[in-house]
Parts: sequence; C-alpha cells; structure tokens
Amino acid sequence: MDTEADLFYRQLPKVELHAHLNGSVSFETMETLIKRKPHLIEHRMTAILSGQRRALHECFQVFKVIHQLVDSEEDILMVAKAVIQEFAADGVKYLELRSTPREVTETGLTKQRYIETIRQCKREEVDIDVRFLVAVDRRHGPEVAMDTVKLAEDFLLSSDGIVVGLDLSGDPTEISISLILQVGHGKYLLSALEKAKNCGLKLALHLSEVRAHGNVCKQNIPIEMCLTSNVKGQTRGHPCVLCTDDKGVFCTDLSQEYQLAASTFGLTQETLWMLSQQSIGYTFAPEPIKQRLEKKWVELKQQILQ
Ligand SMILES: CNc1ncnc2c1ncn2[C@@H]1O[C@H](COP(=O)(O)O)[C@@H](O)[C@H]1O
Ligand SMILES: [Zn+2]
Repeated sequence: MDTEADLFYRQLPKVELHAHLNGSVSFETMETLIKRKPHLIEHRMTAILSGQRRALHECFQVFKVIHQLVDSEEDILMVAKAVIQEFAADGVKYLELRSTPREVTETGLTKQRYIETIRQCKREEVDIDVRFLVAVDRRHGPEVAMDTVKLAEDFLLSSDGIVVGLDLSGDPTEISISLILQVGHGKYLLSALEKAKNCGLKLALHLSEVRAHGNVCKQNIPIEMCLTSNVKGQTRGHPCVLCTDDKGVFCTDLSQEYQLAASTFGLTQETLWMLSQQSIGYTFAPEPIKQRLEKKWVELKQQILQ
C-alpha cells in the first residue's frame, strides 16, 4: 500500500522523455510473454529476466532475451499497450517512447509494421499523451541507419504527429563513439543524422554512457549535478529532466526516480513540482500540446500541492 509520501510522487504529474519500449516491459508482462512462448525460455533466461542489479553489459543480454519474446505485431501491440498503461498509472501525462524497429521473417514482422503497430496502440480512455521516437541501433551501421531515417521520415509526414523524432542508441560497450565518429563508418552515420534533422525529425542521442566522455573519466573530472540550483536558479543551470530509461530492466518507475532525487538532494515538493513542470519545455511536442500540458499542471497543482 502507498504511504502518503509515495502517493505524492505518484500523483505528481510527470513527463517521461526517455523510455526504451522493450526495456520498459514490466515483469508481469514478461511473465505473460514467457507463458506464450515457453519453448524459448531456458532456466538461465528466467534468471536473467528476474535479476535485480545489473552491470551495463548484462542489460544488453536482457534486451536480447526480450527481443526473442517480442517478435510479432501481436507481441508489440500487447507490450506497448501495457507499457503505456503502466506509465499512465504512475502519473505520467506525457510519454515519449523510443524503440528500434525490427524485421522478423518467421512472424512476417516488418520494420514498417513495427512502427505502425506502436503508432496505433494508444487508447483514448487513458489520460496520457504518447509520442514516438524511431530508434537507430548504432551497431547496425550506416546503411540501416539511413534506411531507418527514411522510414521515420515517411511516418513523420503521415502519422498525425505521433512520430516526432529519431533516437540513436545501442550497446555502448560493443562500439565506442570514437569509432562512430571516425571518417568512414561515422561519416555515413552522421549523414543519416543530418538527413533526419533536415527533414524535421527531432534528435535524441545516446553519447555518454561509456567512452564518449573519455577525458572526463580519465581525468576523474566530476560531473556537476546541481539539481536544486538548476531548478530554482535557472540562471546558468543546465536543463535537467528525470527519466527511467528502461523501467523494466532496472526495476524502477518515474515516481521512484523523483523520490530518489528528492531524498538524495533534499528537494521539497514545490521544487519537485517545478522540476516536472519544466520538463514540459523539453518535450518534442508541438507548441499547442505543451500549452495543454502546462494548463493541466496548473489545474492539478491546486489539488495536489497543499
Ligand atoms: C542502458 N542504456 C542504454 N544505452 C544504449 N542503448 C540502450 C540503453 N537502454 C536501451 N537501449 C537500446 O534500446 C533497445 C531496447 O529497446 P527497443 O528494442 O529499442 O524498444 C536496446 O537493444 C538498445 O538498443
Ligand atoms: Zn537510453
């Protein structure tokens, strides 16, 4: 049962800007998937799926298992609906989901149907605005990247504003950013990103998990996180948005992340409110949607913040 404090975090209206679809699959949904495909799952895999703490490279093992479990239109629809429902139940009012379109010959899944299925899965009765970023797995190289950008562009032009951008992700322990940026490999990847930008797709890039800030690591330069100052001061603070990344894989939710920030940095409810409200400004949504969200935050504030 929720304590009063837990309730505040769940009621706090939130914006989730960084959630990978398959990393967000909850343990309950995973169990349903396993029941549907028991032949796929060995004992070892169940152990991986239920693990609590994981090193980064282990997370990518988990994704491989999830990808085997989610390999048809039917699976994607089920998973996406459940993930959206869970974020809504956690008080998320605006969600940007990202996912890497896959092609699976055995089930007839195409990359286009993959995106189309996610685009269609929002149910009207759930109070959450969902947008979608098409993800490029940086390990798959420049040709795939360019094809994915073209696909994303088609959807941008024809998807009633649901597809808003492009994400660049993929296991950073397998490929370093310096390799991506090298002439040759990187030149083409960069041109795919450039094309995406030019056609109006918003870009979200994974750059700093392992080696991108090699100098920062080597010289042990601290990363300054001044949450309170960034939120309250706003003078030269760097924008800061709390996100879950992979709520299923990391066994968390956005309310928990807010709670963690609050206890770590001693933030008041008023500051947390500002933190969540400010993230509206960092969404990839068009202006009218941002205004609608702002209005919602103002209305809810009277009810929730005493
Ligand atoms: C932990 N930090 C991370 N760093 C980089 N990429 C990540 C990631 N977490 C997830 N992904 C990317 O998202 C995919 C799973 O969701 P989708 O199949 O796309 O929905 C992973 O295979 C990886 O490419
Ligand atoms: Zn991520």
